[in-house]
Amino acid sequence: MTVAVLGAGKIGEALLSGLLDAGYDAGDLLFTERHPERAAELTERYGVKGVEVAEAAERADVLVVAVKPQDIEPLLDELAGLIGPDSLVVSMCAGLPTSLFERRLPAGTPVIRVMPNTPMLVGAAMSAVSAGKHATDEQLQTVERLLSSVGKVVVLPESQQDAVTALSGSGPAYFFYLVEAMIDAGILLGVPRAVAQQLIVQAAVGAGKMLEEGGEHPVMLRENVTSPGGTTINGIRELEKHGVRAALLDAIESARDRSVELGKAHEE
Ligand SMILES: NC(=O)C1=CN([C@@H]2O[C@H](COP(=O)(O)OP(=O)(O)OC[C@H]3O[C@@H](n4cnc5c(N)ncnc54)[C@H](O)[C@@H]3O)[C@@H](O)[C@H]2O)C=CC1
Ligand SMILES: O=C(O)[C@@H]1CCC=N1
Repeated sequence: MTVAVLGAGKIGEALLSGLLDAGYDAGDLLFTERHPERAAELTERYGVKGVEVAEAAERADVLVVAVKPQDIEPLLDELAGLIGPDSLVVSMCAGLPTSLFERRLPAGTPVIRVMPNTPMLVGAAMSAVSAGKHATDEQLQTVERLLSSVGKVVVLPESQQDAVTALSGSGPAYFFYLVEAMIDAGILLGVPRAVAQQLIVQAAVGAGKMLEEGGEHPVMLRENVTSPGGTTINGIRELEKHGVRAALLDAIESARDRSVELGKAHEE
């Protein structure tokens, strides 16, 4: 199966790199990229061929659209004249509904919407997959299999994709932000930056592993760290005082709203 990534930026590269790490042959992967320097850099780094959209449309079984939602229109115009009935289109674009692709591409084109995240780069993606109206179960399974090689996959109704985009799509950014702020706290307390970074990154990795492997609820895990009369509860009191929980609820709701807005920008 040949997979072509259309738009090889951060998420496109994460997919190519993740698939190569998972054992895909570079010869079965293609990409298109409008910036030639970027294309050359990727070919040098991964040995994957950069091609024109026409070649990608002709050769690939799966076309993965990974351009910014704001850049989708010219790509759809180009693709509309190129793709055949056997092409499966997978969109990773935040906010864009499958109906947009179905309306603009040849009648009956199968489209699958996916929201991945950048941990795909290290084989630890969370991808949520929704089938458009012409995609078959077999095509959905093909995409599930492809994405399982670079992380975890859930199949969800498309109505939940905007929420998923805010939760797991943007989620890594919020964790990185917390890590960044906690490293700053180390600096405030006079700990050398490199040491603070090591301490916090390993605390994050350890917490992530416990969340994933231990099967215990996050509340229980947090309570286990929070000794009566101990240090952690003082910190928790400050987080509560500053409304960090409400801030996260607002942040994720606002990211969801932006995903809805990105989709609306392309309504007819
Ligand atoms: N960055 C992230 O964490 C995630 C991004 N996404 C989605 O993935 C898509 C891409 O996001 P990023 O990779 O972050 O953006 P990016 O800007 O890093 O990558 C997009 C790439 O597409 C290229 N491009 C644009 N139009 C093109 C065209 N017509 N032909 C060929 N190349 C073209 C650009 O030059 C750029 O390299 C977006 O729709 C975004 O919503 C989804 C999940 C997570
Ligand atoms: O910020 C964005 O628009 C993309 C979608 C999810 C993560 N990054």
